[in-house]
Amino acid sequence: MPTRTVDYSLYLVTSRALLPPGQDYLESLEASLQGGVTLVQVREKDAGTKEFLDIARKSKDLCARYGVPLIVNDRVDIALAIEADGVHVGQEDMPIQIVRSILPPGSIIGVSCNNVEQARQAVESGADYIGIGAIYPTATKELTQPIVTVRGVGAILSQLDGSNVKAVAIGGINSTTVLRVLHGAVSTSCRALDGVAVVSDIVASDRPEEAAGRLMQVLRAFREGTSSRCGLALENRPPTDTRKTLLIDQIASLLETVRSRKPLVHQITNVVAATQSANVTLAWGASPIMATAPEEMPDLANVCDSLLVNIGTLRQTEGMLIAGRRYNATYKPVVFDPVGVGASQYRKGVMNDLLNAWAPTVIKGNAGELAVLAGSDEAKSRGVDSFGAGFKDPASFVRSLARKERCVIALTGPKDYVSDGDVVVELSNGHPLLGEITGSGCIGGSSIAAFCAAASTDPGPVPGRPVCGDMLLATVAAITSLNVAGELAAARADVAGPGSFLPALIDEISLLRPDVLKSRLRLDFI
Ligand SMILES: Cc1ncc(COP(=O)(O)OP(=O)(O)O)c(N)n1
Ligand SMILES: Cc1ncsc1CCOP(=O)(O)O
Repeated sequence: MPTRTVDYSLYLVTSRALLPPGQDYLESLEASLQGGVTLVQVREKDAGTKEFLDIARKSKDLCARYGVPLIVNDRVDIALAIEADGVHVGQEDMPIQIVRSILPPGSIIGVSCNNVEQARQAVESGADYIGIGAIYPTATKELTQPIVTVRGVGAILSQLDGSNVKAVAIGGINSTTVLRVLHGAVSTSCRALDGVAVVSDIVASDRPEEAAGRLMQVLRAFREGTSSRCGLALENRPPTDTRKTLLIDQIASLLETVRSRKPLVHQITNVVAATQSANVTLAWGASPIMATAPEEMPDLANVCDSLLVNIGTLRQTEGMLIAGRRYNATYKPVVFDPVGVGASQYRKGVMNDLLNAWAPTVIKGNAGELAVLAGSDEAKSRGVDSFGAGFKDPASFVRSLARKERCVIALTGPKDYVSDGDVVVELSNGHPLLGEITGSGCIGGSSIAAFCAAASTDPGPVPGRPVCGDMLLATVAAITSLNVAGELAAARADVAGPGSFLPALIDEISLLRPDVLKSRLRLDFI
């Protein structure tokens, strides 16, 4: 075990083949070190032994001047010859125990891992760190193993629980993807990455110092973000008895904020519910724009305040993929409604593709839909509806799914459950007529997107979170306000059934007063 502390934050893996024309290797390496690289690996796939030795020695001397450890890729002999700080091996290279027996005590030994079993073995064989990858496709290396994806990292990290083995992610990481990787790659026990390993984003840059600096800024902001109030978790929560009163006040106040901020809510939704979703959005005081063309996503992400992606009548998914990425890039809330995801393998595949491409802020679904997302058979779907008794312990279900997906989860049903992975709020308002109109879940998604937009706050110059603001509160406020409006609509003398209920619901949403909302709210912290 190394006695020193190694900073894995920004791990540069070199590649002379990727240097821009005219760029000198050592100058590029020095600029990267000045940009904040904290660990370096010399990786020379095409160099002969003599050349590799020369490059490794010069790299080691340079890194030593910056107090940064140097690791050698694959070649234990070269590491020994230059007194490197360690070696990185792949699954087909020399086994870790043998590397350890050859290198001096305290050497850093890392191994590439593509799956849970390889991580388990890495821990067993005494690795100091694992390189998890490839996270995304990359042109830097011909990949022989499946792409891990951001959502695949958590299970691998879970293997490190109880050990001191560190973890970095590698493959396709750059200043655009790094926040998604850091935020999404966390185990359910909250084990996060210790850093990211990067080749082309730094090495192929004309300005490696700036490239490294940009990555380092996001890494720092992410670490600060996890301990600030900006983000998922409601920190500094007051004691339980006063929390409920505070939450009710905050819900009523957010209803007014939606009306005063008038957020622009971009909705990619299904053809069945599109009109009523747009009308409900207007009734809350927000503005809807229903747009699906991939070509207009960049423009819309710049001007809109939040995005809803609803897969109810899937036709083409390119716009959904681009939109989510753009809204992530502009730090705006993305609400995902996996309508009827249990109906076909195609929908399930699309859901996975979308969630691997971007970070949802909130995922809302009925028991059948969320069971598919969680890989649980506790609840079943029939078309877009859920059937059966649902989850035995819905509160624990939403809490653990929110931890796994790293976002707010809203489970809708006779009672609704909302969690950010920490707090769970049970919502008991509503009326059976809401279940008798088509698209009541879809208008719930539109409402959440409007309230999230109103609750989102300025992420600052270097955001460490995909979205800032209290998204748990926004989700609770949207669902429970809609349910209260449903109760008020159902009680009207002019409502005779589902047909007259829908227009009455839209009226009651637009008329809902904060004091009435407060007086009717039925919710509890679980
Ligand atoms: C930090 C880190 N992680 C993974 C790798 C990949 O190593 P390997 O699987 O041995 O493939 P090559 O680098 O040898 O092509 C790495 N080098 N560094
Ligand atoms: C060496 C390696 N191992 C897995 S992916 C990869 C290359 C990563 O390169 P880049 O950071 O340019 O995507």
